[in-house]
Amino acid sequence: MRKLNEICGAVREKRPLIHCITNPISINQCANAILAAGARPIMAEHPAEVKEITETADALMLNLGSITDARMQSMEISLRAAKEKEIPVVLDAVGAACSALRREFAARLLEIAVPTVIKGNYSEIYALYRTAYRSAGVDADSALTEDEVREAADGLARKYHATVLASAKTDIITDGTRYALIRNGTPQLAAVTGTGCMLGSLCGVYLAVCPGPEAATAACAVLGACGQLAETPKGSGTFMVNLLDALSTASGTQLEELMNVEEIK
Ligand SMILES: Nc1ncnc2c1ncn2[C@@H]1O[C@H](COP(=O)(O)OP(=O)(O)OP(=O)(O)O)[C@@H](O)[C@H]1O
Ligand SMILES: Cc1ncsc1CCO
Repeated sequence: MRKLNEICGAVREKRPLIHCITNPISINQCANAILAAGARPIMAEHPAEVKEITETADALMLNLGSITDARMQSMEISLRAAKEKEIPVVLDAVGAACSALRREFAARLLEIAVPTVIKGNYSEIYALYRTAYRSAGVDADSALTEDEVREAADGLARKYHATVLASAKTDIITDGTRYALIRNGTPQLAAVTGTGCMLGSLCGVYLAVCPGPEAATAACAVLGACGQLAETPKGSGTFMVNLLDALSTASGTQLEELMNVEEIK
């Protein structure tokens, strides 16, 4: 993979526009993560304007958290626009393991156009592949093993010819032939809401300058390393502030030194 320092520098030079259609719980965190990485967020979601906005973007991020009819309609319109203009897309399948509506909608989106990166936590990626699987809530099911999720991620990547990112303590990235296991991060990332959504937003940022596998790896390494820099005994509030500080101030070389990636062919 290209050096993380170079990828981070390419984003800061290009200042790509990232169109996000996402849930209101973490929308502010996502916009700030995109800005901190050196890109420009636009969080437009009205069905009547999203086509025009997607067409001007360098990447599109679709997040199924707290889904509504209006956002479902907008996501279909934007995905079609991105396909037409060959704009890279990341689909963050939030809640796919706990809701038939979201699983069916994700399947519909995958029929319209296959996103460059299909992302979710372990449960969400497992549910997209093993469609009979169910789990409660938006957090990952701790009973799922890394091996089970690797197999599902691999199957999904081969089925759709896409990059798949399954997040947890060890993030798994595969295009169906190569794997990257990213062992950055801190349990504090799982103790605040919306860090998975920030990860999806960062995937959008790096997709504007890199192909799927590199973009997903860069996003995991950057968020994980910044999580490590942000660790604090004070609690979740201070951690979130520290995380945004780290995302906006850590240098590419500092992140590259902290990056813990195992690449497997
Ligand atoms: N125990 C852990 N140790 C290290 N890093 C972790 C741990 N748990 C999660 N992370 C990191 O936190 C980030 C978010 O991943 P996670 O799988 O928690 O997302 P999520 O469940 O979709 O989150 P949310 O629904 O709150 O947005 C990833 O970069 C992941 O590597
Ligand atoms: C808690 C929650 N519910 C829907 S989206 C979201 C943010 C993290 O996925």
